Formats: sequence, structure tokens, C-alpha cells
Amino acid sequence: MSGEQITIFDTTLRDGEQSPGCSMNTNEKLEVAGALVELGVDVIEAGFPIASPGDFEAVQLIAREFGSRTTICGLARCRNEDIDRAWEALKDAEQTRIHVFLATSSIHREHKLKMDKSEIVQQAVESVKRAAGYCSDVEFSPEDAARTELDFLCEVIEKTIDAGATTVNIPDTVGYATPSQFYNCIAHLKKNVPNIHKAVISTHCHNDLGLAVANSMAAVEAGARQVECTINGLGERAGNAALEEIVMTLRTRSDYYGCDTRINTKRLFPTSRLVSTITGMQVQRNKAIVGQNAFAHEAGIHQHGMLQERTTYEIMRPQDVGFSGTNLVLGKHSGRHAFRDHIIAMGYKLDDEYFEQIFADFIALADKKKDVYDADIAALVEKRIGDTGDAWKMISLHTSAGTGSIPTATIELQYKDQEPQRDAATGDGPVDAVFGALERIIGISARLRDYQVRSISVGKDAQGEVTVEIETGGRTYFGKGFSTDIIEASAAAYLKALNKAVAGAGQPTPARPEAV
Ligand SMILES: CC(=O)SCCNC(=O)CCNC(=O)[C@H](O)C(C)(C)COP(=O)(O)OP(=O)(O)OC[C@H]1O[C@@H](n2cnc3c(N)ncnc32)[C@H](O)[C@@H]1OP(=O)(O)O
Ligand SMILES: CC(C)C(=O)C(=O)O
Ligand SMILES: [Mg+2]
Repeated sequence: MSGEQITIFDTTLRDGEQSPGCSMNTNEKLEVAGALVELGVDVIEAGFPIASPGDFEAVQLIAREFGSRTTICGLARCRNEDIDRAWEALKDAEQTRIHVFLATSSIHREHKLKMDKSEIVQQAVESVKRAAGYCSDVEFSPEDAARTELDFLCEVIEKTIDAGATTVNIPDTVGYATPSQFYNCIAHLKKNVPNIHKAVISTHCHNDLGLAVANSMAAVEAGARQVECTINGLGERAGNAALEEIVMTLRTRSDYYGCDTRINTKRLFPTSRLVSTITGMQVQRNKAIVGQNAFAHEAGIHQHGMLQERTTYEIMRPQDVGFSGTNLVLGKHSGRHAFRDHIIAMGYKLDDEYFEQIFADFIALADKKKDVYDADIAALVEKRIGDTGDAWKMISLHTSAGTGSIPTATIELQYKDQEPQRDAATGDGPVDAVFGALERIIGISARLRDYQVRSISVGKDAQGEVTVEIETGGRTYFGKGFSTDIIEASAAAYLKALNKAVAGAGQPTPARPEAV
């Protein structure tokens, strides 16, 4: 770790749980608390004990189980019963913090609390004193601080520090602040609150304008030494500052901030997954640090750069946040460098001519299909390699089928370098019609002994693999075809088998009991 230590105060179990649809039961909270301890957070805000018996129980169990390894905190309004209840839940832990809060902005004073400034100061001071009577670690938050008059904020902070607050948390409760404004607010407190050195300055930023992390980082620059945050940025409305983003910004840019945290960053991704699974809140694919695309590269120019030197397009090592590695995604934006690298890793050695053909097949497939899997690439390679020496090549295929119409297939094939030949056939269905048309052009009549279709990867757009077994002239021939279109795959498989028949490369047909 380099530079000054920033305290990471995790409020996933309190503010995060306030997020609509994210309630957790006691067992789930214990599981998340265990993951947060492994992650190395300094303070876990485990809940708001007065809120419900379930909240009380969860804070108590977390305090008992994890209170010797990290500080467990409980939230309380500036009311005696809240503070007493918070302490009751926390008291079995070795490391405890009571977090009391009271709104200070004029909007909240006038409309919500209906209290004047002096009443706010008096209630805040009395509550901090009561909490300090229980434990030495007391945090005070002037709720909606970012919209509070700076002079009044200074007064409240000074008096609550005198009353025993050891951390003063400056919440941007409604995500209204901007980074430079928030920087100035923290800098103003540092300069104008005479006893500010007796407490740690903290931030608690909400993300209503998407600025929670930026505002938190501006506060750190101005001197804040605790950041309140949540896994995946969960929290009221648009959420809180995302823990993983704060931690990795401090780690990656320690050159700039001169600070770091105690977080075991390799636990970030697993913890994010756990919280997402438990709460049911999906992490968006392009979410910084823990999103599925955070270390994925598809563009050919980027992949080429990455293959030369990872740092061309990555500022963090994926392994450092718990991913297994960089993901060079093969898709329609990929270039030859990445594709060649990938097929070599899959164990294929191709000469330049094959490579160019298979790369063209790959781009055509990627245009049709969202995700291209290794099984798809293997199918492309095998198809091209298997196609060499085939006398008959498919030029075009058209089918029509449906209720109330006769299934018809029109096919154009080319034999070696000769003029393409076209013919059509009808059948019981489009596949049967295709097989009939192929036989008419090639001039071979065969019996279909087996026909199988399977999907070679996942998703509705997966490629299908068709395998056929045909018999002609007392010999058996196999053919395989691949395509996102089952009719095309069937045509390719049947053509492959007929080509083998043309070349006489079959096996004697084994005896097989026929259906009666
Ligand atoms: C910015 C934040 O995240 S604050 C934390 C928000 N979290 C929650 O609200 C947790 C879930 N809340 C609850 O379970 C309930 O709201 C409770 C148990 C806390 C309170 O429930 P109720 O007693 O029914 O009150 P209700 O929620 O309707 O109203 C809040 C009351 O607290 C008062 N209040 C609000 N904040 C504070 C405060 N910091 N200190 C003292 N009183 C406060 C309000 O003025 C109001 O008082 P009133 O009942 O005398 O009018
Ligand atoms: C309780 C306080 C810190 C809070 O959650 C907020 O102001 O957003
Ligand atoms: Mg909050």
C-alpha cells in the first residue's frame, strides 16, 4: 500500500438495502457481511436497528460474528430510543460505531423536521453525547449537507466534534453536488472548523446525476479520509458511490491522490457477483471494474495493440480485481491478428490461403450471430478443411415452404470449373426438397439412413450442426454441415456425403435391422 490510508466505510447493508427491490434477509446479510470482511472493508454499516426487529437482529448477529475483525456500525436518528437500540444491537462486538444523523439543510429543516437552526444543533449535540456515552467511535452526519448553508454546516460540525463525534460525514444526500463544488465544501470545512483535526472527514455521495464517485474523489483530494460507498453502487434511488470504483481509482491513480486502501482488490469481482445474486440487481455489462465488458476488447485495432502490449488498452490488470484475465472477444469488429492468435491457441495451424478463407467465413458468421464461440470457429475450420477436394460446390440455395404450399428447393451447384447447373425439386418438407434437388443435379440417388441436428453453441442464433448418413451403391457415406440456418446446414451435410459418393470414398453399408 502506498501513501495515506483512506477508510472504506461500506453501507451496502444499510443504504444499499434501502434501494427499492434490494431487501435482504438475515442469512443473506450475514453472507454479504462475511464477504465484506474478506474484502477488507474498514467499517460495515450493518443496518438501522430501530427500523425493524429484522434489522436489529441482523445488526446484532453481524456484530457478534464479525465484530472482532472489523468495525460494525449501526445507524440512528437523533432520538434516544434509536441510539439505545443501536447500542443494544452492537454491544457484543469488539469494534463498534454508532452513526447518528440529522438533516441540516433549510429544505429539510423547514419542511421535514420543522426545526430551526438552534434546535438542530441542540438535538445533534445531545445525540452525539448520548452515543459517545456508549462507545468511543461516533459518527455524525448532517443529512443533506451539500445543500446546507456553509456557515451553518461549519457550526454543526464544530459542535458535534466537541460533543464527541470522531468522524464527521458530509452527505450529498440527493446527489446534487458537482465535483469542484464538493471539493470547495470539504476544503471550506477544513479551513473554517477550528477543531476539524479532531475528527476524520468522511463523504457519502449519491449518484442522482451520475457524479457520486467523482464527488467522492474530489472530497478525498480536498482532505476527506473516509469514503462511504456500496458494492455495485447500490443505494437509494440512483445509488451510492460504487466501492469498487472508489477503491480502484485510489489504487490505479495513487500517483495522483497519494492515498490507498486496505482492500483486497482481488475480492472485488466475487463480492460484486455475490451482492448481485443476492439482491437480484444485475450489474450492467459496461459497469466500470466489475462489468462483464470491463476487460473485454472486440475492436481489431485494440486487440492488435493488446496482443503487442496489454497496457496499450488496459489501465488495470483484470486479475487484480478478481477476473481470470483479459477477454479478447471475437466478433465482427475483430481483425486478423486477434483471429489468428485465437485459432493458433485452439490448436489449428493454417496456411495463409486457408486462413484468409476462414477469416472471411468468420466475419460473415459474426455478422449474423451476436456471440461467436470456439465451437463455431472449430466448425468453420473443419468445414473449410473438409471441403478441399469436393468436386461439387454450392453456389446458391433457395427454398420455399409453409402451410398450404408445396415445399420446393432450387439449387445451383458447380462441378469443378464447369458452368454452374441449376435444378429444383419438391419434397415432404424443405429439407427433403433440398436433398431431392441435390440428387437431381449430381445424378445420384441415395437413401437417407440417418439425419441429426444439434446446436453447437448457445442462444437462439446458435449454429446448427447437421449430420447425415446416406447409402448408395451398397456403400455408406457420412456428411456434416454447419450454419445458423438449419436448411443450409442440411444441404451442406447432404452435399458433403454426395461428394464422397462421387469420389467413391465410402464404406460398405453395414447390415442394420430395417424398420418394418
Ligand atoms: C438519508 C437516509 O438514508 S436516512 C435513512 C433512511 N432509512 C430509513 O428510513 C429506514 C427505514 N425506515 C423506517 O423503518 C421508518 O421510517 C422508521 C422506523 C425509521 C421510522 O418510522 P416512523 O416512526 O413510522 O416515522 P416515519 O418514517 O413515518 O417518519 C420519520 C420520523 O422521523 C423523524 N426524523 C427523520 N430524520 C430524523 C433524524 N435524523 N433524527 C430525528 N428524527 C428524525 C421525522 O421528522 C419523522 O418524525 P415524526 O414521526 O415525529 O413526524
Ligand atoms: C444517513 C445518511 C448518511 C444518508 O444515507 C444520506 O444522507 O444519504
Ligand atoms: Mg444515503
